[in-house]
Amino acid sequence: MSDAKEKILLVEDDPGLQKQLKWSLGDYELVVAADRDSAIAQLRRHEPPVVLLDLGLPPDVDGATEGLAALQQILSLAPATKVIVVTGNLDRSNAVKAIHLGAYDFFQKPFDPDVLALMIARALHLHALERENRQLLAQQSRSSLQGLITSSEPMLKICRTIEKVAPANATVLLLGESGTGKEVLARGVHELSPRAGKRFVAINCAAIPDTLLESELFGYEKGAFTGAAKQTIGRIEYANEGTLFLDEIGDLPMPLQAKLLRFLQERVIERLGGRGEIPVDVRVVCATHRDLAAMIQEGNFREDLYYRLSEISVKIPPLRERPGDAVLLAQAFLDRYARELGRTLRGFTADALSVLEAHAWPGNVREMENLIKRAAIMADGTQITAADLGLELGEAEPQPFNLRQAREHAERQAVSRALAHSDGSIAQAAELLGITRPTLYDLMAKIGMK
Ligand SMILES: Nc1ncnc2c1ncn2[C@@H]1O[C@H](COP(=O)(O)OP(=O)(O)OP(=O)(O)O)[C@@H](O)[C@H]1O
Repeated sequence: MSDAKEKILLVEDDPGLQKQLKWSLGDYELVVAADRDSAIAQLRRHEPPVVLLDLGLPPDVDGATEGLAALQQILSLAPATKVIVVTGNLDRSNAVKAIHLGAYDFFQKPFDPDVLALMIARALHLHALERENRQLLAQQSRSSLQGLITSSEPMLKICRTIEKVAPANATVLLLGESGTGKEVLARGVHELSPRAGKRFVAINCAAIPDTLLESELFGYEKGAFTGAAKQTIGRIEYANEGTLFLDEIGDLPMPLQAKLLRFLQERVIERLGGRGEIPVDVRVVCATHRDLAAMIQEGNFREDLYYRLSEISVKIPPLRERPGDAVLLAQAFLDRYARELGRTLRGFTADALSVLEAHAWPGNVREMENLIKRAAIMADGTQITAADLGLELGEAEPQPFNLRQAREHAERQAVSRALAHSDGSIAQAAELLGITRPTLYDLMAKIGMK
C-alpha cells in the first residue's frame, strides 16, 4: 500500500470553517475551493474520491441553488465521486434533495469531527470497493471481440472459437435466437481476420423482398430490367476482399439458394443482365434463428448449401443460459446510457437485480438493451428500481430437473446476487455468503463463474 494521503476536496467559502476542517482532517490531503468554478477546476486537477460540499456557496450563501448546481456538475463529470453535502442544521429539505441528486450522504452543521471522520472513512472505503469492482468487471468482460460483453463460460468458449476460426477463410454459420449477438460475432470474425481493413458488408435476407434480393446480392447491368437505369454492383461484389454477412440465411428463397451455392462453389458472380463472370473474393459469414435441419427435412432449404455454409457452425446460447451475464450486461448498458443521456445513475436496487436475474429474456440482449435504455430515460431516482424496469417477478425460468442441477442453480444465484450486492467485491461477497474468500473462489470455479 502506498503511504500517500487520500485527497479530499473541501468546497467551503467560510475561511474559519476551512481552517477548522483542515485541522481536524489532518489524516487527509485537503484541497480547498471556495466557489463552484474553483471546485470544478480542483476536481479536474486532483480527481478526489470524496468531496465535502457546503450547499450554501456564493452567490447564494443563504440558499442551496449554487451548491446543488455544483453537486450536479461534479457528479456529471466524475460520477464515481462520493459527495458529502454540508448543510445548515435546519436545512433538511435541501439535504434530501441533494441525496436524490446522487450525493453520497449529508452532514449537518455544527461540525462533529468524529462523526465527519467516520463518514469520510466509509465513503473512501465504498469508493475503493466500487473502483475494484469496475476493474474486476472490465477484466471479466474483456474479450478480443469488440463490443461483446460477457463473463459466462459458454459465451467465453464461443469467443475462443471465434478467435480461432477468424484467421482462416472458412465459411461460418452462426445459429441462435434473435438478439443473441450474431451480428456482433460476425463482426468479430471480420475484425480478427486478415480482412479487417476491408469492408464488412451485412445484408438481412429477411428484410428485403424476394423480388429485389437477387439484384441486391448480385447487382445488375444497365437495362437488365425496367428501371435498371445504370449499372449497379451487388452486395457480394461490394464486399470484395472483405467479409459478407448474410443474416437470416434461412429466409433465402429457393432459386436464390441455388445461385448462392454456385457462387460459393465457383467464387464468381454474374450481374443480372450481364454476360461475363466476375471473380469475387469474399469471406462469408451467415446467421439464422431458424432450425435449418428441420427446413431441409421440409424441403425448404438445400442440404448441399447447408453443408457449404456450415464449414464451421457456432451455436450461440440464449441470454437465459448465460449465468451472470444479465446483471453484467444491464450494468454495462446502464453506464453507457447514463453517459449518453448525461444522467447520474448508480446501478440497480436489490429488487431490480432480482427481476433482471429471474426474467427469461425471450428477446435476449436486444430486449435487455432496449429495456435498460428506457429505464435510464424514465427513472426518477438515481438507482434503477424493479418498477423502472417494468418487469414482473414470477416470469422465472423453468426449474432444473435434478438435485445436482438444483443445487448448482441455487449456488450460482446466491453467488451472482452476493457479487451484485457487494458491487463485485469478492471479499464482501464472501462475507455476505458466510464463507471465506478461497471457498468463494473454489465455488465460482466449480459452477463455472469467472
Ligand atoms: N454480448 C454482448 N455484449 C454487448 N452487446 C451485445 C451483446 N450481444 C448483443 N449485443 C447488442 O444487442 C443488440 C442485438 O445484437 P445482434 O444484432 O448482434 O443480435 P442478432 O442475434 O444478430 O439479432 P437478429 O437475429 O435479430 O438479427 C445489438 O445492439 C448488439 O450490439
